Amino acid sequence: EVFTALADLEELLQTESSLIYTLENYIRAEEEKLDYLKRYAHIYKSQYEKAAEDVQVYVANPINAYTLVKRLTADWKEVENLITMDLSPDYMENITYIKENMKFPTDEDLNGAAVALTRLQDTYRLETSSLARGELNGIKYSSELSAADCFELGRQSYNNEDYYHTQLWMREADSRLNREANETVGRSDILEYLAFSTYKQGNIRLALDLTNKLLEILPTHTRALGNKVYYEDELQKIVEEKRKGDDGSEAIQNDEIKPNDGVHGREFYEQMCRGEITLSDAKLSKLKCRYLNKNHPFLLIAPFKVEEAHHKPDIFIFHDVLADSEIATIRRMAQPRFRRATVQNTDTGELEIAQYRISKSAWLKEEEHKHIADVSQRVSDITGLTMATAEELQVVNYGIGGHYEPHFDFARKDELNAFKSLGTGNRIATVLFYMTDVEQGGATVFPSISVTLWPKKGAAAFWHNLHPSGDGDKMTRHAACPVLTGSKWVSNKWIHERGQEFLRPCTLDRPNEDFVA
Ligand SMILES: O=C(O)CCC(=O)C(=O)O
Ligand SMILES: [Fe+2]
Repeated sequence: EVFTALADLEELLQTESSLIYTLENYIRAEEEKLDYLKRYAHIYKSQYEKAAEDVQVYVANPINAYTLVKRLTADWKEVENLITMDLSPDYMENITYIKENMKFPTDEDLNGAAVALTRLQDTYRLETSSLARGELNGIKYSSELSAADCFELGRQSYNNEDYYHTQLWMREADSRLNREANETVGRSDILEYLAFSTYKQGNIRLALDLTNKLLEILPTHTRALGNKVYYEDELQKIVEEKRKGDDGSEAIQNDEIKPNDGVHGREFYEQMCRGEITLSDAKLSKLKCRYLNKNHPFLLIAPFKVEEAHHKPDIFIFHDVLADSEIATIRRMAQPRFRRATVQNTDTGELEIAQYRISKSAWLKEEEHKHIADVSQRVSDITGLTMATAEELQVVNYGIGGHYEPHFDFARKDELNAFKSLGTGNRIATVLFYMTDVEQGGATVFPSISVTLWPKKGAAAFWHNLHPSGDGDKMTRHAACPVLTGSKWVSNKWIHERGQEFLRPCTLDRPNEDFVA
């Protein structure tokens, strides 16, 4: 699939350019063919008109007699040849070649891109109408969506049984249609989806009104007729039950049931992504910004500018740790190897793709390029930890709405097989490199401690995932918020326990676990 990484989407533009070229050539060929036919039609017509002035005189002329016969034999064969000449196979062959040899999105991509858009809509509280105007947070980025574009978003949501977004986008399609001179979609189609999703959202009365509207346009629409009867029956039942005094069965008259509501911490997480939650002033005032020097507990070679983002658990931001040339190398090497990022199924231990982690990633080895080795050495210098047991560098690119929902980087006790094959213990620490600035969205957030990190090209975040005892630090639960605009590239260097024994002596102190992760 291509929608999961922005890098792949860029290639789609090359595909589009080839398709445009083929399409224009095809149109030109068809136009040439039509021009020939028009010329024939013109000759036929002018000769016929001349003959019609006086039919007897015309046919009495031997030359006319000859040309008439010729026109209807040899010439007409040409016309028939032209009419039946099918130009499409050649061009279809070209199109098939492009589809097979260039990057081409699938129906799943369309669905993924639509879901991503609705995710952004929820997370960043974007108005459907302003999105349709091509605006993101009040900034106009792209051209407007047509009624048909909105309709397709609604249809994709419908296919995912997401009736909340179906309603939002079908309503938008309907209001856009009112303003379209050349209608891009049929109102009856919109009304049918809108009525059914409204019913699914619990508003039977409105669903009935919409169905009646649809029947005004298409009085014999079979499904609408059936639904009308059904909705009327349902409403009747409600009236009767009310009369019986049983008001407990009142239908939900709420057409704005938002998905995900009630899921633990979802709202808070989204608030963090929007940048609405910040550390308290008291906590902020304790954090420092300074240069790492020889007195710092971290082993040190270069004086990196370090910022404390949180204290207990400690989260540090190192600025300007990656050079632009290193970032370029990492991106260039990773791009051709990108695969959809996977997550470990906690029950089976198998790696699988998931809606909650949408990005593309690749792994780079130190021995593949000096820059990769340099980066690894730098991580060791900054953190004072050994890289001997660290994982390879994981490079990640997020596409439209790409994200990674709240998670821990360490393996929990109940997780089957996690890191077992590595034989290096758990992920003691994470270094997260930011390889791009992100225009809007795409923060790394730690909901349990109200920390939001905004991507800054060349910077790296560092934290320990484990307490000195080896237990996971639940406060380090974090997420990559959906990217709203821009391209987000990051790299992860996960450092493991094995080999750190003398570098970070463990203690048996148990952490204070009196909070909910
Ligand atoms: O991209 C980010 O901001 C965080 C990524 C992350 O948490 C991960 O890959 O484990
Ligand atoms: Fe993570």
